[in-house]
Amino acid sequence: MKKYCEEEDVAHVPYSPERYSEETMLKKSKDFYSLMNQRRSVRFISPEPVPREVIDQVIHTAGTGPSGAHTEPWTFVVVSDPEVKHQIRLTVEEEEEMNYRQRMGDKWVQDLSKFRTNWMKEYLDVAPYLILIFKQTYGILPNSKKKTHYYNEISVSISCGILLAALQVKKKKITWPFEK
Ligand SMILES: NC(=O)C1=CN([C@@H]2O[C@H](COP(=O)(O)OP(=O)(O)OC[C@H]3O[C@@H](n4cnc5c(N)ncnc54)[C@H](OP(=O)(O)O)[C@@H]3O)[C@@H](O)[C@H]2O)C=CC1
Ligand SMILES: N[C@@H](Cc1ccc(O)c(Br)c1)C(=O)O
Repeated sequence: MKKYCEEEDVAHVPYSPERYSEETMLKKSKDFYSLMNQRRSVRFISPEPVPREVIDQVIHTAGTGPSGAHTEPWTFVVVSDPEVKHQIRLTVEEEEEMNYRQRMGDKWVQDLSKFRTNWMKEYLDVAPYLILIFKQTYGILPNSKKKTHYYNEISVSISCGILLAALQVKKKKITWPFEK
């Protein structure tokens, strides 16, 4: 019986990570903390254009994340078309209104009141790009059978964290929160 192995002809590349002195490690870890500590969750987004290459590059970085059995169970979709962004906003707002009014419950809504969040997401029209992140709960093998994506939820979550870190290269705010 033929077995499917997507990487059977891939050459072995020896792993040779760069090593740093203790002094360099400390400096690099402080610099990285300083960069990450500037991150904020905001709901006011600049319409200023961002080079598309930068968006592609941060997504490449997100794709370096670890995943169950290296299945890479994520799909990143970049949207810039104003009409598509607007349709996404309408869909998200419809769902979020139901969340706030029915699904979340009084305590959750009360807990969020100090953040003054609500279901209105006008920044989804304003941001030059939306990055939609999809979790692939399974893949499809060349023989059309299902391929198991182990730990797909946590793998995608880790990848989102790396995406957020990579987005810190920006000059102006790009957007978190991701909308559920
Ligand atoms: N749409 C959704 O479903 C969801 C949305 N969210 C959003 O994400 C938010 C939480 O994300 P998070 O990134 O933690 O929030 P913040 O942007 O508030 O915090 C990020 C960092 O900024 C620091 N910080 C925040 N405000 C100040 C300030 N005024 N001065 C100095 N430092 C500050 C915090 O410091 P410190 O740690 O010291 O407080 C923290 O390290 C929620 O409030 C919500 O709006 C989260 C989950 C789901
Ligand atoms: N997803 C909604 C509700 C929400 C908002 C902020 C939060 O920290 C949490 Br937890 C939930 C929204 O984005 O408005």
